[in-house]
Amino acid sequence: MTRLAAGKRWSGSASLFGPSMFMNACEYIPVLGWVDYKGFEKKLVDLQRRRDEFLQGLIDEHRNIRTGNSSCAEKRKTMVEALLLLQKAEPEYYTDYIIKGIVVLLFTAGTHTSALTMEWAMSLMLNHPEVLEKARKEIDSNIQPGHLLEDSDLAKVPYLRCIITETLRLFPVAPLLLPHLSSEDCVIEGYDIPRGTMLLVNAWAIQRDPNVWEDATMFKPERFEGTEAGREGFKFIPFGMGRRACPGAALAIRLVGLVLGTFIQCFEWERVGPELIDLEEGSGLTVPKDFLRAIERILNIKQYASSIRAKEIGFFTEQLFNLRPQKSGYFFMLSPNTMIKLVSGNRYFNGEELVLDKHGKLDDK
Ligand code: HEM
Repeated sequence: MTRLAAGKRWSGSASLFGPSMFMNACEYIPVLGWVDYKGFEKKLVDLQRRRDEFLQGLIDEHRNIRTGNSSCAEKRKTMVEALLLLQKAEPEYYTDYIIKGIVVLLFTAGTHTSALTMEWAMSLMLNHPEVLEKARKEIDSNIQPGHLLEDSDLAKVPYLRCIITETLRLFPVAPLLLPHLSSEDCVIEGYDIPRGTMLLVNAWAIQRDPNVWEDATMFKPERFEGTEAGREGFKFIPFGMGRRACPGAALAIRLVGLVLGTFIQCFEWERVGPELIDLEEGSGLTVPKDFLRAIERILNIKQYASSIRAKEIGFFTEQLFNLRPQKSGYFFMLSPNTMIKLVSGNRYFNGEELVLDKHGKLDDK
């Protein structure tokens, strides 16, 4: 097992999006590839070109900010800037090409996973209003009135962390982790596993195993109270384990905590009717909720804070409902402070444009 955990990542098909996200029939019936069946390859080439343009624009924009060619007076240190500084120190390695690769990886691995986890957590809380109420009370009693929750406040709201942990236990968004490859022959549970075998770990099943969890399928954030989340041995592995475990785990927990916490702090929400939110899982490499069905019924938000506050909070909603910012080039999932402009398209904000300044505050003009 140790050898496998230390093994290489399986690289899967030659897709631009990493292993197995889309099925390409040409990989199974090569003859179809000669005629580019369904124009798959052409679409990928086009997508790659557009993505490359977008990313190059992002790098150039940040390079200009750094060299003072931009009108942006204040210089912020964003992720891209940090990479550009590395480029200065090690130009042979940190080429634009490598930087673009890192950015793609972070976008791919970091955004969808976090947004889906938030969505699952919200759905679970809507089905368990007592949990939502407890979280709200915790926030209200530990965060000063009028102070919008910040990530430095998260240590003061441990129950919120329990909610996130329990959500990740029941709905790990990468239920089979990522495929691993055995680097040597080994034996697992009496089975001979030859070198080079693809290994999938079913984290979903482990995390719902009634032999290791009490009330395994029930949503009970309390089970993690007083425990150090993540120190559950090999029975809680939503971020994988070993040296190929998710490097973004700590960031994800903070990000999800900040968004959920702010949502709870600023809004009252409840189900539209007595019917529970459908927790049916969709399909994919990451597990989405069956989104379109769920969104119809998901929220009846009553505005809790002031309207300005509600607008500020709009960009979180934006994330939750998977709508994209119009302005390219900001690591909107990494920090609200780097958010400049968003167009809200969700039905609670009637499509009005939200313009946030560099501190994430609403720009009223
Ligand atoms: C709730 C959010 C997230 C979940 C559940 C999650 C889960 C995972 C899992 C299960 C793996 C594979 C681990 C394995 O196979 O052993 C992984 C890999 C990875 N994750 Fe995350 N992740 C999340 C957020 C993030 C974020 C925010 C980032 C970065 C911004 C990130 C970056 C990565 C990267 C780069 C890898 C590949 C690591 C490697 O191959 O060595 N993830 N993640």
